[in-house]
Amino acid sequence: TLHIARPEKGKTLADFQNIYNSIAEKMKSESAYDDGTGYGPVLVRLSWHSSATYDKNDNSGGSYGGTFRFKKEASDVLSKGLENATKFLDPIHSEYPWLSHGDLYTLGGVTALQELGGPKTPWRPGRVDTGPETVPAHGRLPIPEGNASYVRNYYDRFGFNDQEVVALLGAHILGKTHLKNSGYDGPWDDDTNIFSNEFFGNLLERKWTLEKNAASNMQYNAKGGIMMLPTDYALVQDPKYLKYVKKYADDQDAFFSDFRDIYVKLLERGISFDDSIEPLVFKTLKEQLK
Ligand code: HEM
Ligand SMILES: Nc1cccc2nccn12
Repeated sequence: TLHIARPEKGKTLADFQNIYNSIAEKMKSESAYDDGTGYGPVLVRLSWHSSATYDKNDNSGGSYGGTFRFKKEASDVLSKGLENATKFLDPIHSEYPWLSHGDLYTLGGVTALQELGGPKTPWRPGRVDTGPETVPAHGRLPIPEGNASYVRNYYDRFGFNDQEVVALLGAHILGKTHLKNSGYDGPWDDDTNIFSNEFFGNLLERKWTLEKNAASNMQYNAKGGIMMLPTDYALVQDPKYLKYVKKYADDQDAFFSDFRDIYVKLLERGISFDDSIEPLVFKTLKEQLK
């Protein structure tokens, strides 16, 4: 499968900054969502799921075709909860119908990441919607029960190495798990909408106990109401992953720049962009206050 980027005709940084601002303003006005967590985390998760169907073996899946708009893809039980993110973005698409869904879902994640204090993340437009026949079959999303070799093998399909996998999973500092969505529960602390390297400090510094949760799934719990999925905890069980967990726990700047790089790589995986077109870097709302 070939995915050639075709940027929306005649649109400039200013046009995309307008969309960024619409999403960011809507995040601000609907900050009560999910008991005050806000929409940022679920928007980041949607950008990940819309890219997580990628397969390097035939270059299929990934963010290009915006196929998460189809029920066939969005109905994957492992995507439960993301209907909140697509419903949040529907009016944004109505306001800017010229923006492809692939660009909408990835721009939503970049906007959320920056508005939650994450790194400045370059973004390129040009994903082109493809039809329902291009929706990959279910089975390409990761399961939370996996161990380290499961995680390593899963991301091999993207061609991501150990360092990239650990950096990418640092996104789990954001938001929370919901029993009604995934059958996992927590964290229950309150600063789950500020992007930081704390996911790694939590993994290393807390005392973790493997417990059965209310949905009879096994998860790692620590005092103070934080939790880890089995796939999260795998990062400290495997010595090769553990090396990078320590690096990022010690160095927030290194985490921010490595997360930015692998997040961009994820959102653009499988797409051929014209390298003469400069990636766009958006201002945050705060940076635009007069
Ligand atoms: C081994 C790979 C991964 C697994 C098994 C996994 C699994 C999960 C699960 C079970 C949840 C809870 C969903 C819910 O109950 O609402 C979740 C939430 C989340 N995931 Fe992941 N995830 C993975 C990788 C990623 C990646 C690569 C990103 C982003 C770069 C990401 C971003 C998020 C975010 C931001 C949330 C919070 C969503 C919210 O608060 O509504 N995850 N993930
Ligand atoms: N916030 C959050 C979301 C998903 C997974 C996860 N593990 C630890 C924290 N966490």
